[in-house]
Amino acid sequence: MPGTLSPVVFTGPMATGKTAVGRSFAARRGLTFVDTDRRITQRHGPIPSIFEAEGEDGFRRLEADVVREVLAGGGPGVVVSLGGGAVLNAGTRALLKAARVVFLDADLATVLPRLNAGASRPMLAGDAGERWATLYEQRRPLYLEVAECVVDTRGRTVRQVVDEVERMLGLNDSNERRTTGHGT
Ligand SMILES: Nc1ncnc2c1ncn2[C@@H]1O[C@H](COP(=O)(O)OP(=O)(O)O)[C@@H](O)[C@H]1O
Ligand SMILES: O=C(O)C1=C[C@@H](OP(=O)(O)O)[C@@H](O)[C@H](O)C1
Ligand SMILES: [Mg+2]
Repeated sequence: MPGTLSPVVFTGPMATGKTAVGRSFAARRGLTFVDTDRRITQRHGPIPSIFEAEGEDGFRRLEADVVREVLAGGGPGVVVSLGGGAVLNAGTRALLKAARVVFLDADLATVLPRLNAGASRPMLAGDAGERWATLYEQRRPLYLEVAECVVDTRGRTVRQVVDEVERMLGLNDSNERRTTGHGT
């Protein structure tokens, strides 16, 4: 079971805020932030181009490699935001057992305004809302399988989600003061 010093990893469906919340959580806590999609893009080019050239399977292979690399080199000082489909890979799910995984949950009404055009997310090609809902149903069991906790992001700002993540992981300030003995 992962301890409090394990890397923190954000998973969940597209546009629930994994990238935004991960970045904000890491900044607040002075930790290193890695977004696996960004790492893939830096190395292999835009995600839509990867899908065009190599298909979803090709993208998933690159994604699994990057996730493995980030988690292996990670340690306690790293915060990782995954792409929404990373949990499809069984090897990735196994590796996530050593991390503190947070499932950022939302519903279609919340994310719909954020699914603009869908061009940057090939998995949402066609009717983006319908696709999102279908993928949500398919993947929800996998998010639940890997997650230590589920944070409902509906009606919350990014800052409020980060507050809730800290609370759920037992990382809020009052807890730190208690455990480190520096409280007043
Ligand atoms: N809780 C939130 N409230 C309002 N906007 C949000 C929230 N979380 C994320 N966003 C915005 O929604 C968009 C998608 O967020 P992003 O972090 O890229 O999601 P993901 O990485 O899960 O696909 C971004 O423009 C982001 O700023
Ligand atoms: O759910 C998916 O299959 C995907 C989610 C995207 O990341 P976000 O969840 O950060 O949008 C990105 O990895 C790619 O477009 C595929
Ligand atoms: Mg993201």
